[in-house]
Amino acid sequence: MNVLEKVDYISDLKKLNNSELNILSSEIRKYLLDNISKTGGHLASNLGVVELTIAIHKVFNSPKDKIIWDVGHQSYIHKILTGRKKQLSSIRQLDGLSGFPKRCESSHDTFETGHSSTSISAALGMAMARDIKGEKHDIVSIIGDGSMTAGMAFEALNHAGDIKSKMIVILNDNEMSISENVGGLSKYLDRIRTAPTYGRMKDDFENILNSIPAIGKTMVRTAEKAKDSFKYFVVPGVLFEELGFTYLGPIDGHNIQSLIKTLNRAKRVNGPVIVHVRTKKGKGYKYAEQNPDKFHGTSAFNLDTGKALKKSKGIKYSQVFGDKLYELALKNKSIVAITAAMPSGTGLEKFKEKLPQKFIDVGIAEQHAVTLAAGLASQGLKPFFAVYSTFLQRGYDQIVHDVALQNLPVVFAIDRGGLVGNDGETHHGVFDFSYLSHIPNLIIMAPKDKLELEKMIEFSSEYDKGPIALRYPRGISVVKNELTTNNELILGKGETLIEGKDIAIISIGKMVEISYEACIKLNNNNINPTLINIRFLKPIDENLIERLSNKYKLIITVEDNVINGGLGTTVNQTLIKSNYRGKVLNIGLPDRFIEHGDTDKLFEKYKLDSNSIFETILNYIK
Ligand SMILES: Cc1ncc(C[n+]2csc(CCOP(=O)(O)OP(=O)(O)O)c2C)c(N)n1
Ligand SMILES: CC(=O)[C@@H](O)[C@H](O)COP(=O)(O)O
Ligand SMILES: [Mg+2]
Repeated sequence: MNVLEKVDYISDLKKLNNSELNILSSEIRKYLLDNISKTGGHLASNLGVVELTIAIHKVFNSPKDKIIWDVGHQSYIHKILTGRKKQLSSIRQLDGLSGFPKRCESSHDTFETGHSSTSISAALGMAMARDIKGEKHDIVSIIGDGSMTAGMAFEALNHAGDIKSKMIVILNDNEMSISENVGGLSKYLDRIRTAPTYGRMKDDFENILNSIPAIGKTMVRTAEKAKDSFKYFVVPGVLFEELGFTYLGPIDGHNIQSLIKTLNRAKRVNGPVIVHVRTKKGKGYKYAEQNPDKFHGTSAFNLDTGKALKKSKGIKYSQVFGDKLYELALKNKSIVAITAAMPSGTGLEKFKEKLPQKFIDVGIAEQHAVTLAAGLASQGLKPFFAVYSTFLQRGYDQIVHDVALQNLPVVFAIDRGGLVGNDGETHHGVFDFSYLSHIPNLIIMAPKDKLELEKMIEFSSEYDKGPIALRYPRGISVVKNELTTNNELILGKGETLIEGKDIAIISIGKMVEISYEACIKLNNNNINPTLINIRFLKPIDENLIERLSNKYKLIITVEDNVINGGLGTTVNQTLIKSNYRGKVLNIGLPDRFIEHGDTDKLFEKYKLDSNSIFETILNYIK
């Protein structure tokens, strides 16, 4: 680590010569691998942008020049080069570095990301602000080919090409989203990659014409006049050019010297520029190059074998969902599965492989996916849009306007509901109950375990009267025999799991099992709780809640959503309607963004583990 040892800040990097920069890139790769194999994190994307990040910091002067990382999962090298090298071992851990750019971490993190395709809009905003204020600096956004497929990116390109403010968009094209990239743009980039260059084609063309005796020269002149149509066939990046960008590339994103040269050229262009850079996801680590999807976001692994250090016992909710939907789709021909670029994360790999004609990957385009589902449902199909809770936030208006208003039977299979752990603020699914619970026509349910998830998927596949939101958490489903019941799943009905005489606890989803553990502790302290698995947030079981309100002087709600607008708020409103005079305690997440860290640690910190719930209730009663 001879060179990396000397590099703590970009000022150190600026002093290095070409051969030292090349050594630095190898050393950074090794440093990344040593650290991320222990902590886990977004390895493959970072391995792919080592040279690009070095070149960006060599050419531009951050933080005066503004650098924006789209998604931000590939910003680890940027962190290493901007004074956070030694903290890399803490990345994504509670109180450690975030896995995404964070303004509170460094002045070099100019814009926070986590969700994709925001960087061009942000860059244009910054460029316009700079121009209005009469300042002089560069604005650079780095966006992947996957992220470029989203509507927001297109909206921003459309605007930026028109405004003509000076800004640089680096398109990092590794031919991959998390899985294989999809869509027309991806095919277009592929054509650019494989096309001969405009300059060479043009020369060849002119040489052929010139060689034709007598009329050749006239034909060259005619061709010159028709150059625009000629350009359409052969110029790389014409799509971007036509939108108003200067297109540079495609260039080898692992060649630091050519990157530096092209970025310097981009710097001199007075207007919006797109620099098309080709990289290899997972570059330099055999297992990540071979399997970029698996190493996109990885847990800790053995460097020599590429195998995960911890084998998870049990089955993940996502897998339960994917398997069950596949099983149902074999019988119910109207079922269609939709993903927005997350086939593996949502457990749909098997469905994709075995029923490709019923599987739709729209790319990173959640808004489009929701309205597409509405279109499918309007024609009698049964679409299941499997989507992470946090990314469905993108499709809010489409849920209201295109699905719920027309009462179309779309199922939102909302994965990663609740706290997701190490990704942090941008990824926790803690707002879904709140952003959905006020939408008319929408049914909202959450299973206590995988068995109930299967029942709910079956219920959803048969229900044709309107839309359903089915929310489940990240990770493994714990099934407790004591909680396994034969209670039929009836729309809007909860189930009583424990009948006690002192207090009532109403819980939902994953929190049912945790609340059950708290109940055992309460019982050991001579407090006999009733435990309700409410199952449906909407329609809420008003009869059951009224019955509880007549019997108990204390009613407690437990959820892994923010209390505002979630189960707590919904139960409180129901209790007000039934004139409840007793006390209510809402346990859930506070009105603030929750940071990153291991899920268990976050549950403890935010007092949602069974011990904390027990103590909170005990203290309240005392
Ligand atoms: C709105 C949104 N949807 C989905 C995701 C999940 N996601 C994170 S990275 C990624 C792939 C991005 O591909 P690309 O931009 O090409 O970057 P690469 O990982 O290839 O470097 C996806 C789908 C997200 N972060 N934001
Ligand atoms: C950066 C991003 O948005 C995804 O890579 C996300 O981190 C995946 O999360 P899971 O690990 O829960 O699939
Ligand atoms: Mg990519």
